[in-house]
Amino acid sequence: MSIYDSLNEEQKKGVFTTEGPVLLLAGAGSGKTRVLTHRAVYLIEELGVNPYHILAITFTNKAAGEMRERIDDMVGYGSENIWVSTFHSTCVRILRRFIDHIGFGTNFTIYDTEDQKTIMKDICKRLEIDTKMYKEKSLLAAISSAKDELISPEAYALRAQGDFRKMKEAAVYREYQQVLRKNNALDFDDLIVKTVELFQSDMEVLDYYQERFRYIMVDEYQDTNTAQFQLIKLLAGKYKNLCVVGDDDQSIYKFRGANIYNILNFEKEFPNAVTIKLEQNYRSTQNILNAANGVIANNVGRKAKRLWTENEEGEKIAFHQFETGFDEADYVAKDIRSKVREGMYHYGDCAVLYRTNAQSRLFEERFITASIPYKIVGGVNFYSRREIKDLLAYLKTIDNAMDDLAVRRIINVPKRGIGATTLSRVQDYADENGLTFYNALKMAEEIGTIGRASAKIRPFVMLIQSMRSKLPYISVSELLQEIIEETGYVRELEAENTEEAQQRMENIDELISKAVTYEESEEEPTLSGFLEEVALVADIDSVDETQDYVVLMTLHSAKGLEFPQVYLAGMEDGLFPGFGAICAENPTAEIEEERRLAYVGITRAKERLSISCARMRMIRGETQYNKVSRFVKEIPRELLAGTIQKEKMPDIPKPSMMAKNAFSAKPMALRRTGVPEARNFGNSAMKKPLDYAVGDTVSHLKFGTGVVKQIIDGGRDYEVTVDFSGVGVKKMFASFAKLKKL
Ligand SMILES: Nc1ncnc2c1ncn2[C@@H]1O[C@H](COP(=O)(O)OP(=O)(O)OP(=O)(O)O)[C@@H](O)[C@H]1O
Ligand SMILES: [Mg+2]
Repeated sequence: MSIYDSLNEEQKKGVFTTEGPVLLLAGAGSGKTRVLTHRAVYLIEELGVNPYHILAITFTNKAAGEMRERIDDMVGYGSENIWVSTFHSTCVRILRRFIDHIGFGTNFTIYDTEDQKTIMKDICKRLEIDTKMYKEKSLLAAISSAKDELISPEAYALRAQGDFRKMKEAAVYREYQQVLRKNNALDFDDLIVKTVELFQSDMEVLDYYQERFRYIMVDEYQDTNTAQFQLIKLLAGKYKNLCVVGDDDQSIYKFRGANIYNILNFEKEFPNAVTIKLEQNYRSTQNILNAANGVIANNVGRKAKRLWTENEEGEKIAFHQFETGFDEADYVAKDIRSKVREGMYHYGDCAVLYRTNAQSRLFEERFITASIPYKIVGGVNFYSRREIKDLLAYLKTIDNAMDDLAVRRIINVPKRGIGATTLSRVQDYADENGLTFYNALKMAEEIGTIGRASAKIRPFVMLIQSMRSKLPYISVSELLQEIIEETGYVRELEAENTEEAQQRMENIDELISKAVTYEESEEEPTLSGFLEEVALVADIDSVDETQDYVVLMTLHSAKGLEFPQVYLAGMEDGLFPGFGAICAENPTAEIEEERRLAYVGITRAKERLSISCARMRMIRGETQYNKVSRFVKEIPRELLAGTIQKEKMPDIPKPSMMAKNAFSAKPMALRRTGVPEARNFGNSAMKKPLDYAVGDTVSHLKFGTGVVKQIIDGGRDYEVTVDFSGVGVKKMFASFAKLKKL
């Protein structure tokens, strides 16, 4: 029996139609990737094609790794000569060899986001751009979108005629490209753009690669952008042996310029393309598949298609609504533990999927305490994320400043213009005098070798000292707020206005939630106590290196992967779909994109799917009452085990409970100072009178407008309950919520 016998007729067609363009459009789990891997094997083993002539492109490094593995398992010899890689690494390889044909050196540097920002700051200064009106990050975002569409600076300028803002952007774009060229550098988007440029301007190089890559395959085709499409078109221009596979229902990267018209364009560019549709799903049980079908059917703008499977019906989809996100994480941990114990699954068979990166925190903490090995795929562990490390370094420095590394980490965050030479001289001084780095900083004026640079150090020391003096009066979460305010940390991220910055802000909000939870659970919360508690879970490097681990990741990173047991967590309106989509200018399009993401999530599960949500979720220290996600309600009821309860207004705690109530942030323990009056002083010092009352209409930055339902004097702060028109009832601290009376 050959490996091809296991394919169905349509899949065979995809594998055996090796010559000419092929478009394979099909739903999740129907074997698209399997067609690509078998096709590669067929070309080599049956048609005798040299692996050297095959190029397979996919979306993420993980997907590329899995594809390579699947091919290696089937091909005896030479499979390493196939290029299996992402768009970007394909382009890097090509450019390293030939970019000198378009005026760059082949030893070019690839700029990351930080480098880009530095360059952009310079340019704005030089061109005297008002960076309040034209934020560096949004300028970079505009340039990036232009590059996705292959729009050159000149073309950008032409299109900008009359639009003042766009004309400015065009000027910046031109300058930016010149600086990059001068530095012999490319940014991430340039990797694609320059390869296209190289191919368009140098027929010989193009011909070389067209001859080389006689067989080209592209997975996850629905998420390619215009520039990537051009690249493929050029490469496949001669032999036209191009096979693209994708699923329009899984297009989830519109925000990165993915262009769904590439599917339509394909048939236009390659009019004689063979189109193949697959309808049988081999991955999931009937119940899981029907759930996915039920959800995606609610997208109006889609080609109707319905997947079916011969797999067994399987278990119903477990649905649980918990009181809190903590309970949810606890359940997932226990469920995994018992399944592993019973021998039903290995850890590696289980995946926890969520909408936003910040959600990993609760699971990580729970898994660490339960000794469940886990790995975050396509991301970094919560406590290793840059913004979290920065803020923790501030907290440590304020707490005792004994940790030189922490102090050095934040001395120039935000930029204070303190140079490396100055820092090393401060270090020398510290070493000579047996001081900590921070104590040396405090004495900067006395360090002769650093001269005027001491003036730049002073504000930093003042900041830390002033925060320290507030310690007796404010809670850890308030301290975090102050740090963020004083350093402008979040303001900078807001100004960036990018997906990445958005995620960083969400992570910071999650750290604030962590602090509030800590304050709620401790009798005597202290900053040192908080840092100790964090250290227990933050020290993830010590987790054993093991092959068998639970995978945690965002839904976006889960594309193309599959697991026997999947936990879809945080299925709440407001989180998934997020407020961003619900309150968007054009909610239909955004909700449809979120729904495709839900479809991706559900279809990752092979045998068991567990969906969960929390009634109350703390976000940025505020407790939100969330409804069950509309996507859960779109799953036919008979497929769910567990009931979706009718929504009810949250119980609002009575004022008498407030003294003990979890919501009142406690001031830091007085142990540190021993000043008994401090608590009272602290109370009145922090709380500002409110300029709104019950019944007033107020606005919130994220939730929009709503009516104030209740205000409770929680001692140190007011706790305000607001019914927002878009997102429902939320309870929040007045000092955090920054509500504006309308
Ligand atoms: N003809 C078949 N016989 C048996 N198993 C199959 C067959 N086709 C596909 N499968 C299995 O079904 C699962 C899904 O296949 P694959 O990952 O290729 O689907 P896909 O269409 O690429 O899914 P996605 O849209 O999620 O990327 C895999 O485990 C694969 O091995
Ligand atoms: Mg696939």
